[in-house]
Amino acid sequence: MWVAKAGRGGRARVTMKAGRGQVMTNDNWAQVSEELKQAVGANNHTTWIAPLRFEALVDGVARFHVPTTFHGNYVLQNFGDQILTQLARAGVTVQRLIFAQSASASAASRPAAAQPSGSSSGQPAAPALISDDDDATPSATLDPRFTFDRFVVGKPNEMAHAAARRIAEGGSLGFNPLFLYGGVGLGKTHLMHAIGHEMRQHQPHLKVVLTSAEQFMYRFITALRDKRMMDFKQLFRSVDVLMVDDIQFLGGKDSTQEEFFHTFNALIDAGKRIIISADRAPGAMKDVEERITSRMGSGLVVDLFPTDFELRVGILQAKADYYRAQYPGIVVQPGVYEFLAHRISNNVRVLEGALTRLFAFASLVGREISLEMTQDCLADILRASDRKITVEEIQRRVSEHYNIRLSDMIGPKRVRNYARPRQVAMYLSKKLTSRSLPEIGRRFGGRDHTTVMHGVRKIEELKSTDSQIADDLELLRRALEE
Ligand SMILES: Nc1ncnc2c1ncn2[C@@H]1O[C@H](COP(=O)(O)OP(=O)(O)OP(=O)(O)O)[C@@H](O)[C@H]1O
Repeated sequence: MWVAKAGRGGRARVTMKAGRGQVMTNDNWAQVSEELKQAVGANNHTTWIAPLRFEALVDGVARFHVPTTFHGNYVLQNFGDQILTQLARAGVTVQRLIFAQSASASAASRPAAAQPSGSSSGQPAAPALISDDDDATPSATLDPRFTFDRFVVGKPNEMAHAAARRIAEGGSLGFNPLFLYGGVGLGKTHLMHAIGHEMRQHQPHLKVVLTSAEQFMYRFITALRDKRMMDFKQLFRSVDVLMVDDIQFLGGKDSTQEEFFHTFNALIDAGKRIIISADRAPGAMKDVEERITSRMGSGLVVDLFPTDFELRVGILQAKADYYRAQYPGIVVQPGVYEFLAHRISNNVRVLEGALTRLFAFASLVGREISLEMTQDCLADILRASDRKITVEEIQRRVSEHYNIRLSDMIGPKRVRNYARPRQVAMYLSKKLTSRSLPEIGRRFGGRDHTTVMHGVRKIEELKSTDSQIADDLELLRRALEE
């Protein structure tokens, strides 16, 4: 059953228990917010951080009320990492931040098109949990932005979009499972959430579960530890539709793979639908057993290709329409979208970040978005995009520089010979790419964002005390930027 989760706590005092047994209160948040003032500067703090209202922390997801969706997007893009860092310093481990309007605020101020599908009055507009019991049920928050309406279709993604739509409509399918794969930020997660929204609206009787492979593993380990495996099996095997994001995360996690394999088979045998996403094709998955990859590839396998110029322009126009609905006065001069689509050719997330920043800036200074403003305001993003440095490239260069194997740098060993180069690579990934801390962690063998944060801070410290490290960083940076 789909149950939109009612807003919890209030404005007065909220105390929430995180998945790992931590508690965050309004007072904690007030303190963290105060510390953020130093990190982001007083002006940014007044404009962007002070209006945030902490609502809840559940299963590692911290939710904040924001005055507008735009405000939330801007904070997430520009201060998300700093907020995670300060929370971690305060001893609260948060995996994900969600900024959303509460039901009353969103109903009053949001244009109809921007309402998340399936939201009902009296419930928070976002996020909705697709489960009826937080503690026991594998659940994911549906991102209200990730609907089919807001997914722009072009040649590179038309097949993936059609397959996702087909599943969302229900009825008999000629394929099962659907395996979506493609590079970062190309819309895999967006499509899964869109399926979720559609099903919640049109087939509310179905039990639909959307989870990440990481969350699946976490639940599995917890069930093992608490001796509640029967409950775990029962939960996952009683669903009508199972969607698992980023399945490549299971690489090397043998017991979780085994459990996933059994769940998978049980659901397929029972005629239930499965949708899986990954950053690579089933056959290219590393450290995942062959019997599992071949089973995952036995339905429809669809590749999301890198965006082309036309699709990028389309996405920019669609997103700008959405921003304009919130900030009606803002004018975008001709050529801006084409310029951005030309210069930022990597993932859509970067493109979105660029546009969010442009609109925020234009609304603050009250000017039209011109080519000149675009170049000034996005200088760092444009530079990073020109260089096209990837985390993988950084890892390769750093492992060569320190003469260690790439697998050792990414792997679990903690000896200093590997740990220090790993931290250097994490530091450079943070500085030279637009990846967030959790994204970097994922590329370093699925490490937590707090580990990355620690690594980045460590190198930051050493840079000023250890001349060898400072030289290494300089050499590596120059080599990467060549
Ligand atoms: N075709 C599209 N139309 C509109 N928005 C898109 C499209 N493709 C991607 N996006 C947006 O780009 C961002 C990244 O997309 P998403 O998270 O779905 O990527 P992903 O393929 O799951 O990448 P990752 O593996 O890094 O998580 C999201 O905000 C999403 O809404």
